[in-house]
Amino acid sequence: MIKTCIIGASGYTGAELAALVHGHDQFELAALFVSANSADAGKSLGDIHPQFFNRIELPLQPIDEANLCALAESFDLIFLATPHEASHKWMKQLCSEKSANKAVIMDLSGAFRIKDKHKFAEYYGFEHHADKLLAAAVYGLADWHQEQIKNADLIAIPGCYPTASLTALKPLQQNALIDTAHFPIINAVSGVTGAGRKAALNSSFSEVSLQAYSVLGHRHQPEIIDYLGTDVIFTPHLGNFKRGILATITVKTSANVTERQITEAYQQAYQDNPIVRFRNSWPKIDDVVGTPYCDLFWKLDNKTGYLVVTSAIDNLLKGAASQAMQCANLRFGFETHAGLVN
Ligand SMILES: NC(=O)C1=CN([C@@H]2O[C@H](COP(=O)(O)OP(=O)(O)OC[C@H]3O[C@@H](n4cnc5c(N)ncnc54)[C@H](OP(=O)(O)O)[C@@H]3O)[C@@H](O)[C@H]2O)C=CC1
Ligand SMILES: CC(=O)N[C@@H](CCC(=O)OP(=O)(O)O)C(=O)O
Repeated sequence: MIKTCIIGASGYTGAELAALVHGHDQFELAALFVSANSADAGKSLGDIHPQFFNRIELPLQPIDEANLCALAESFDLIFLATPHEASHKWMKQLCSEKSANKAVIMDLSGAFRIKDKHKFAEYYGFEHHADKLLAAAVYGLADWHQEQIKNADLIAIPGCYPTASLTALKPLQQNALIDTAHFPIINAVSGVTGAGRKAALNSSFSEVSLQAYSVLGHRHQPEIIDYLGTDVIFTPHLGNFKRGILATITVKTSANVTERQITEAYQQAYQDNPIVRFRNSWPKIDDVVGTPYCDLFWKLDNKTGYLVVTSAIDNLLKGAASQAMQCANLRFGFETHAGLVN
């Protein structure tokens, strides 16, 4: 059994991870942690997230920030479901070269995704101080970077919007089907859990109404561009529902691209992949919420050469926890979808 712990386990993605690890027959859910001064320290996961009441009764332990090296030596696998700043601050100790048997780290935050330190500071609002680890981190886009993930000790799990967007766009980019003179336009709507569990005015019940935000400045735009290899315009929206992301993407295709070429590009990318589903109608968020799937559907306008692709995921699962589990499966030699789909 792979001895596993979760740091940030009281949060939305941490709790989803706890459920996935608990239900996996190759991973042992050995400990759950929150920050040193957390108001939730000492409670059980079921107290905070009652859907786990009487199912996962492990206590939420306050992390010992001074002794993270020892923590990394006690586990085979550590999931960090923590804010970017906390992951960034703790990573050097967790990955210390002094540690003998180091845990593999899966970081759900954005702290180790963008390789360019200047771009990182511009979009995250703080300087990156872990050059070596930033260079070594592998981007955990599980359906694409399988070989790198299998050999990595630090895996940066992609953001939720990049997961939905890259899953839809990469097969087109890889097959030179995008007319890059026209940037793909990504309009995506997320449920409110995307903003995390902490109370904030702009994500409170009476305030949320469908609205664009961080227009032309969201940190996921450079993340998508870096891992797609072409520019995009990305506009996120907050919707008044709990979970799920629907990304509607408009792409100008290269000259004379046919419907058949597009279908073949998607089939070649995902034909043996049970996580990415080709739909025969436009997916709804409700179709994927609570599942690890990414649902795709597309239509080409032969007159103009514009293609519209829709990609739907659960932001907490395929956009975070279940993609992290796919990476853990790959890293420890199991089928990528083990414990996720039968
Ligand atoms: N929500 C989503 O859809 C997605 C989130 N992510 C990323 O995953 C990470 C976790 O997200 P999510 O579960 O939504 O976040 P939550 O806000 O719901 O949970 C954050 C967790 O981190 C703990 N924590 C530890 N250290 C700190 C700290 N210094 N400040 C605040 N909290 C801390 C919190 O508990 P406590 O403060 O009590 O210790 C809590 O358990 C984030 O980096 C997020 O950007 C990625 C993809 C999708
Ligand atoms: C609705 C909402 O607020 N969503 C979050 C994205 C969540 C995510 O993917 O997280 P990372 O921060 O790990 O990239 C946002 O726009 O900041």
